[in-house]
Amino acid sequence: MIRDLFADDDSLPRQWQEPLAPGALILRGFAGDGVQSLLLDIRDVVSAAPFRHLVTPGGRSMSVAMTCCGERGWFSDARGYRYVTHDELTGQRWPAIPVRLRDLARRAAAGAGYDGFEPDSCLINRYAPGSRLSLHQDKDEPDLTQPIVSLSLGLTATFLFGGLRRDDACRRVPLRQGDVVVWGGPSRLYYHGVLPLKDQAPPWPLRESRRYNLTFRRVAPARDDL
Ligand SMILES: O=C(O)CCC(=O)C(=O)O
Ligand SMILES: [Fe+2]
Repeated sequence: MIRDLFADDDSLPRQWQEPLAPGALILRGFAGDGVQSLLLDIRDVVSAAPFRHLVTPGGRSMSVAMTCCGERGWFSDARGYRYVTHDELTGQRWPAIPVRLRDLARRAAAGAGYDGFEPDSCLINRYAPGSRLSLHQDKDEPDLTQPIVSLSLGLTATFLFGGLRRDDACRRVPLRQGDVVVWGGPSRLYYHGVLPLKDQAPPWPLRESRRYNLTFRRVAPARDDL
C-alpha cells in the first residue's frame, strides 16, 4: 500500500532553518502549536489599538493596515516616518507587547545568533488579498546592530529579500503561518517587500482571508548602553 512507502507525518520535521542572506535566516514553523494563542494576543492588542491605514510622506494611503504595541510604535504621515510613544487614534500609550509574543521574538533572535534581543516595539501589519508592501529598508531604528524579527500568521505571502541597493536582485520566498524571518548584521539594511497577497483559504484557526505580520524591533538604545 502506498501508505507504507512514506513515513508517518509525525516523523517529519515541523521546524527547520533556511539561510536567506548573510546574517538572515528563515525559521520555518517556529511558532509551532502556539499559533492560536498568538492570534488571541493580536486580538487583544487590536482591541486597544485598532488597525488603521497610515499615509506615506508622499500622501498615499498604505494598502496594509497597521497597528503597534510596545513602548514605541512606528508611524507615518505627511511629516515622514518615525516612532511615537502614543497612538494618535486613541491618545493612549501603545499597549504592551504580550508576553508570549515578546518571548517568541527573543527566542527566534537567539536561535538566529542574536542573543540578548529585547524588543521595545512591534509593528503589526494586516494584509487583505491584493495588499502589498513595496521594497523598502527598515532604517528608522537608531541602533542598526539590533536585528529585525518578523513573524507571519494567516495567509501565505511571497516575501522579497534583495540587497543593499534597491535594484539588487531579490529572492522570492513564501512565508507561511508560523514562519519567522530574522535579519541583522550584514543584511540589516537589505531591501525587502511583499508581493500583492493572493486570495486563499485561510489556515486553521483563522476564518478570514488575512495575513498578519509582526515585526519586532529594538528602537531605544539597548539597556547595556545606558
Ligand atoms: O510583512 C512582511 O513580511 C514584511 C513587513 C515589513 O517589511 C515591515 O513591516 O517593515
Ligand atoms: Fe520592513
